[in-house]
Parts: sequence; structure tokens; C-alpha cells
Amino acid sequence: MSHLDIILQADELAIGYGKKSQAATIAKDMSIKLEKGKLTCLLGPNGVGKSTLIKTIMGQIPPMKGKIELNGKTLSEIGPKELSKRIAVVLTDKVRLGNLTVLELVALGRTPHTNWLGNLSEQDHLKIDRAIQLTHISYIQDNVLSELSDGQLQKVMIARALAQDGDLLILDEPTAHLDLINRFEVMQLLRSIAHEEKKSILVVTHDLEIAIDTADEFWLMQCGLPLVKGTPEDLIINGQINLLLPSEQLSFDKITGKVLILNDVSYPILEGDSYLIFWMKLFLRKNHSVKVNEISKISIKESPFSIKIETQQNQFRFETFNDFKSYLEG
Ligand SMILES: Nc1ncnc2c1ncn2[C@@H]1O[C@H](COP(=O)(O)OP(=O)(O)OP(=O)(O)O)[C@@H](O)[C@H]1O
Repeated sequence: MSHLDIILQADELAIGYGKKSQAATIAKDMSIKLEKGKLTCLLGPNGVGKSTLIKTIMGQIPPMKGKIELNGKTLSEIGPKELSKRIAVVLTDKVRLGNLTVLELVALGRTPHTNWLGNLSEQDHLKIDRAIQLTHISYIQDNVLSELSDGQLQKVMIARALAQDGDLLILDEPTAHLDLINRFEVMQLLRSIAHEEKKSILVVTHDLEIAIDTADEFWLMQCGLPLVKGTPEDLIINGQINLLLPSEQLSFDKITGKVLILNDVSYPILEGDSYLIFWMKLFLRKNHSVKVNEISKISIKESPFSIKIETQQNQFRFETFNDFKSYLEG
């Protein structure tokens, strides 16, 4: 990594609100670095300080300690106009500009670059077209915003941020209001923009599974602990991902990539393909009405699907079911 690839960095950063005796430090001793061409996801529980960190990175609130450098220049020395050329932000609040068309909203992304009359140059039009093309929204470019679905609107907001053409894009929970398919699409889109357009993208998200699939780097924030950074894969394998799950009842399963609720089920002998055993274990953990301690063996197979339950209380007995529902009700 050359120093030119570092868009933003800070060492021993402390963030928070207020001054002197009124000061409330939210997090401290943070070293952060955002690089060109990388998608970074910031994760942590509600109230830990994720928004405070991004507001500090955006220059909206000053650091309580340490300084942030953007393209090698201290953030506090960069004026607001210059800052808005370099950092584009997509916040969670829904825009209430219902009568604007998609194209008009994306064009607003060029505001920091236009003259006081707001006239768009040829260069501005090229950037707007490119942003629309990258986010695949040309088919709705003449629609008014009030007609869009939440998924479409989120892509339009990303297009506006792209039209701004800063090196750094910051998004606060971009998948918050979206269904599963749109959540995947938006995060995949952000990944491809980071990689292909060489942008640095920082996303605040609670969407752990999709973040694992898309992020190059994770920043994990946990109350009172230093910021933990690394690739999702490293953090999963070394177990640090569990910092996101401080409750002793939750654990991140390294094999399936899912958060599991731990309870004291001791399983009987389970026979079958490993994926069928995975779903059988989930079923047994969830359904306390199934008396696991009375079962000696469960055999499960797919084709034709069957669940064979063997018990060995006073005498050997077995029952076969052809789906989980009939087992539960049987
Ligand atoms: N303007 C403010 N002045 C003082 N304290 C604030 C202010 N905004 C937020 N806080 C406090 O800072 C702490 C961190 O809040 P923040 O919004 O950064 O958390 P978060 O991790 O983004 O939470 P969430 O996931 O719920 O969005 C909270 O205790 C909050 O009450």
C-alpha cells in the first residue's frame, strides 16, 4: 500500500461531545485508516458511538483528542466547501424532496463543484451520467422521488454521493429499510464501486451476514474496548467477531457464519449429511417440546426426506416422519 492509497487516517483519536468539565468521551485510543479501493464496515451495538465516529470523520464534530488527516491534510484545516468535494455522505434519514426527479437529485451531488448559479459543465454532466450508470438507475432517471421504492431510493442516494466524486463515501445504515434482495444488491454495489472506481467506502451497518460477504475490512466497536480491525475472515477465525455478541447466550458459529443462540441441549447421536444435521440441531435448540434426553439416535436423509427417531427407554422403538412439521405435531 503506497501512502497515496491512504485517504484518511488518525492515531490515538478520542471522540465525544462537549468541552472541558462538560466533556463526555464516547471512545478513545482509536487508530483508523481508510484506503482507496476498500469497503470498510463499522459494526457495534446501539449507542456504542458509531455515528459519533462518522460525524467526527465528516468534520461535523471535532475530535476530543488526536487529529484526522484527509489526503494528508488535517481535517480542521480543510474548509467546508473543499470537504464536501472530498467526502460524500448518505445518511439514514429519508429525503423529502418528492417532486424532484432522480436525475435532478443526482445532479445535486455536483453542487460543491458548480458556480454560484449552479450551472452544470460538461464535466458535471459526465460525472452525473457515470453515477447513474454505475448504480444501474437509468431506467428510472426521469421518475420523481416520491414514486420510488426504498431500494431504488437508496441506489439514487448512492448515485448522488458518487456524482459528488469525492475519494471517500460514508454511508450510515444504507440497508436499514430494505428487504433481503435489496440489502444484498446495495452492499454488492458498494463493494464493486469501491473496487472498480477506487473509492474508499465506510459503511455503518448492523447487517452482519451481508457485511461478512461484502466488506474488505471490519471495524468492531465495543463499549470501553479498543477498536478492533481486520478482514471479516480473520476476525471470524480468531474469534474476535464475538465482541459483537457480548451476551453469553449468543455465539458466532465459524462453520455456518451464523449467530447461534446457545442453550444446554445435548444432542443424541445424529446421522445424515452435515447440512441436514445443522438444521436438525437448530430445530432441537428451538423446540423445547422435543424431549431430547429420551432420544437415543436421529437419522435424517434427504431423498425421500425422512426423520427417523429412535428411543430406548424401556424398549427400543422408532418412529419415522417425512417433515419437521409432522415430527413437531406428531
Ligand atoms: N449530540 C450529542 N450530545 C451528547 N451525547 C450524544 C449526542 N449524540 C449522541 N450522543 C451519545 O453518544 C453515545 C453514542 O451515540 P451514537 O449515536 O454515536 O451511537 P451509535 O453506535 O451510532 O448507535 P446506533 O447504532 O443506535 O445508531 C450515546 O450514548 C448517545 O446518547
